[in-house]
Amino acid sequence: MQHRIVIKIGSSSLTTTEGGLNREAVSFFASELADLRKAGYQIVLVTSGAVAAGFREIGYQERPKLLHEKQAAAAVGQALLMQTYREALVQHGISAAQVLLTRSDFQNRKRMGNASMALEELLGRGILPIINENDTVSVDELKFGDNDTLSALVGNLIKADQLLILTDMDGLYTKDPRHDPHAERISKVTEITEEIMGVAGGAGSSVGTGGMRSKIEAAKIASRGGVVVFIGKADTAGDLLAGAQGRGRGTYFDTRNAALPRKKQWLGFLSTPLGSLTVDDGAEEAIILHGRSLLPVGIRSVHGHFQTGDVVEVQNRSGEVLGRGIVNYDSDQVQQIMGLPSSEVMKLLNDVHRLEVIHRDEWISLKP
Ligand SMILES: Nc1ncnc2c1ncn2[C@@H]1O[C@H](COP(=O)(O)OP(=O)(O)O)[C@@H](O)[C@H]1O
Ligand SMILES: N[C@@H](CCC(=O)OP(=O)(O)O)C(=O)O
Repeated sequence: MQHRIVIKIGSSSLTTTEGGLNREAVSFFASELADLRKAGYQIVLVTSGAVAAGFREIGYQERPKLLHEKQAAAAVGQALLMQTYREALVQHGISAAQVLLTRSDFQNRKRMGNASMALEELLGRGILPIINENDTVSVDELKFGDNDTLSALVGNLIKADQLLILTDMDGLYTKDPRHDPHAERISKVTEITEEIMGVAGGAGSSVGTGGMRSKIEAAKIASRGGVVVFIGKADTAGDLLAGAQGRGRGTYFDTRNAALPRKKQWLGFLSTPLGSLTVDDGAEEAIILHGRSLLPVGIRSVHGHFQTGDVVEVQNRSGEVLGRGIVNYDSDQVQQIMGLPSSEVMKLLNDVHRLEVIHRDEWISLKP
């Protein structure tokens, strides 16, 4: 199979100093993407820039800050953004497709499957998929700047080998270099620790959203899918190929040993818990330290209404989140059987198909 790469281009790399869309930057990236394809890489592009491309046309003097204004600007700008990409790519004989996704598309396994099939078909036919968040309907994105997260989710979805997150900074530094001239670049990260999370700050420019922090969160998600992540800069010919070949100007996150099976990726990062269970110390030790299934006896309380097969969050008695799992009972049944040993559960419920409330194969630990 061809080497697959997801490339994410942030607003900071696509805007002029006045905040509008920088057409020259789009042309530059089109030529870089063409070179990567010539070198044999299969590519999916995740691009920001819709708000930047649209706000002037609808009469705002500067990049809007209010949600509904950003949504309106993105609605105008997305068309212009795509048109600009298409015009630039056609010069290199590349045909592009627009794919707009929201976070909720990934929370639903069926919709995720549909997106995956469409992307495979486009790639199979040599089309370049260009993805952006569907900003007009996606409240969270515009608030948190989730195109970094989106690119990581896309990377996992299409089983990419690499994710290149391009920004205005040539990698992760020990401090935000805009505020600390003594900050040093970290060239390789093999484990995303609390310390690494701690060095990352917020957005550096008025156009970017999320800053390094959201890029590292994205690296964390992608690493769970076995994707190598590069965060860096590309503004000179050959930079993108260098990034793909492991000699880019930036930081590489090679944490593939943290990879998880697909179902567990979904459980941990995309599913929406419909309730929660509080467990006692013994149950916490069994599920966290010994990798056992969660039995009724260790459950102390139940919150929310859920059905068999739904996802719930599990927390300890101090309220710390331990992980998520798929339940074998609905919330009323868990109320009935919590705290009981398995022999009592069997007597109480006529139809016991599984004794575990959450089986260890349907569980993901989220404890740091
Ligand atoms: N530790 C750090 N190392 C490098 N950059 C950092 C760090 N902490 C915060 N930043 C900021 O993150 C910014 C990049 O994120 P952002 O503005 O959201 O860009 P984009 O639009 O490309 O997603 C940089 O311009 C930089 O100021
Ligand atoms: N979806 C938005 C991107 C929001 C944003 O600023 O993201 P980013 O530049 O990746 O931090 C747009 O196209 O304008």
